[in-house]
Amino acid sequence: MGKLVLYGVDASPPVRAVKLTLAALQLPYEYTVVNILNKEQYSEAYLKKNPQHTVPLLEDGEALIWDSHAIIAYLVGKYGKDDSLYPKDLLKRAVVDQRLHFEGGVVFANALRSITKYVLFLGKTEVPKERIEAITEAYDFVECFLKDNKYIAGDQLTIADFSLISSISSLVAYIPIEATKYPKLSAWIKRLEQLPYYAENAKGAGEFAAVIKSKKFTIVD
Ligand SMILES: N[C@@H](CCC(=O)N[C@@H](CS)C(=O)NCC(=O)O)C(=O)O
Repeated sequence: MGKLVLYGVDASPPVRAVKLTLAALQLPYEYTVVNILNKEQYSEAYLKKNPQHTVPLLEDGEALIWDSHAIIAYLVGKYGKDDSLYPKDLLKRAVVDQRLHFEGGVVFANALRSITKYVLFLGKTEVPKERIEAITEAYDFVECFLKDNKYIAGDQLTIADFSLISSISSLVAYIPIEATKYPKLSAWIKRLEQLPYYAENAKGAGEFAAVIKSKKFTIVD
């Protein structure tokens, strides 16, 4: 096994999805902080490794892999003792893949990143209402996915849970999740909070929330 190096920062949801996967697989790794608030992802050395300048980035010996979804699927395939976190059964895998794409496109890109770009990176004090609606729409979908399921892709824990909890636990900095409105979603969050290695996600989500709460903004039509 080559040395695993994870590049990232704890406030970043996709970095935390990778950390949860590494912890679930009990894999040792080195963690190199790339502070995107200080634009460290644009250093020449980092751009050489990841021209898309995103975190997380995983180095496995000579190999460089980015995008959390690609990384977590790779880690289970390469180092998992079994396939339970990312089933080889094609139909089960298709459900996990759907949830992973949903996280990347709908929850992270459409809900979390677009509002965070306004508030944090563009320093706007007025956020259009549709940015908030994108968050509640994401919650509605997740509630629906959990209708008959204990975990996000069925009756067992998978990497889709790690991916989605990383961004959902960050979205609550904008819109808290009410147990009465979202009973399944609330129970799922509580279930994941019981994981023995969950604390690191909680810590990073707390750091994300602290940065967002330090910004003043109002919602406008
Ligand atoms: N879909 C990607 C998203 C990665 C991403 O956008 N990460 C953000 C931090 S949460 C980032 O690196 N932003 C800095 C940049 O794009 O320059 C993944 O899951 O890894």
